[in-house]
Amino acid sequence: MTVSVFVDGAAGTTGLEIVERLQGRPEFAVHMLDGERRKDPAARREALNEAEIAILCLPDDASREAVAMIDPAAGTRVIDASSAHRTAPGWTYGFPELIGRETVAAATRVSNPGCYPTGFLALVAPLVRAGVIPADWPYTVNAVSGYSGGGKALIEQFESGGAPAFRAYAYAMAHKHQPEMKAHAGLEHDVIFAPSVVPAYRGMIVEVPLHLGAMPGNPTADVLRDTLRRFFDGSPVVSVRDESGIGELVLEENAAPSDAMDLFVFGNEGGGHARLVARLDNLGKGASGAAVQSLNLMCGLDQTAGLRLPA
Ligand SMILES: NC(=O)C1=CN([C@@H]2O[C@H](COP(=O)(O)OP(=O)(O)OC[C@H]3O[C@@H](n4cnc5c(N)ncnc54)[C@H](OP(=O)(O)O)[C@@H]3O)[C@@H](O)[C@H]2O)C=CC1
Ligand SMILES: CC(=O)N[C@@H](CCC(=O)OP(=O)(O)O)C(=O)O
Repeated sequence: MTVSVFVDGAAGTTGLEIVERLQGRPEFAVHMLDGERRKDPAARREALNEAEIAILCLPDDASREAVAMIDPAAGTRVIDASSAHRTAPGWTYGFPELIGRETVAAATRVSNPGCYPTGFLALVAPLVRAGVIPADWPYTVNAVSGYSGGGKALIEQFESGGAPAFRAYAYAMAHKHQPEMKAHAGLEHDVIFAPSVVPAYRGMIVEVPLHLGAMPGNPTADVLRDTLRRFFDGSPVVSVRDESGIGELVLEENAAPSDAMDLFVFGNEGGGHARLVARLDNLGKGASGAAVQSLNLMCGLDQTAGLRLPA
């Protein structure tokens, strides 16, 4: 079986890393458009309708345009890396650990989760589902990302000599990732999201601080950690790490690509406070790795094929 895959936006940051992960895999015939044809609507329409699976690595508007170009009769299935369809009806959220591998496998329209929401949802959604922490709590998310998270434009800014040592942003408190965090964690309130970016190419740390002592039932950090361990038990991609002896987490300036995600639950001495932390690669489980994981499932393959996971 060879599945024809068209990567629209293959020259971009996410697209390039998807193509890298598919190289040398005989299960796929990967198609891309070069040069002028990359943005030629007629060429894209033809490629989108000829492919069995189209992976969209485009800005939101171009993704919507691409989906509209697909004739339903063509039967092309779609994986969209953009934020255009993450809470849209008829789309499956491509987070197999949360949504179910079978659901992703059967889907025709899959939206990749956002990079920051991948960390937030892995930490919070299982705990809310288990009733360990409340759905009506006012959650906050503090996060730091490598600059490849902003695609070619931010890479150019950071690599042209004008990079700040640290940049906090999204002070309008209307970041595009907020709706999917609320929706897919099943929360009653919008989260307060405080992202930042540093001069490391890739990687991110996403943190949810919790006043456990103020929550109903006073859950403990140990209960939270055990609940996450049970939820992700057996996952080849997401691991709940032992936090003991870890005094700091760092983003390496030149980290190697990784499609894994590590979760930590830190608790203070007297109980009452916890810091839930996810460490992932924005271009791995946060984007390209997640797209390839969904693609594998949609093709009935081992979900980890082609992924960059620790041995
Ligand atoms: N970077 C990341 O870590 C993550 C990115 N994403 C999402 O993935 C998507 C792609 O992001 P990213 O790869 O970072 O962005 P880039 O800007 O690096 O790449 C986008 C690519 O799309 C091309 N493009 C733009 N408009 C069109 C069009 N109309 N037709 C065809 N090609 C077009 C661009 O062309 P050109 O080369 O000429 O600019 C570019 O090559 C975005 O929606 C982003 O939000 C999601 C999670 C993480
Ligand atoms: C560092 C940086 O700028 N990050 C981007 C998020 C990454 C991205 O492109 O977002 P999606 O996951 O939604 O596609 C931002 O905050 O807008």
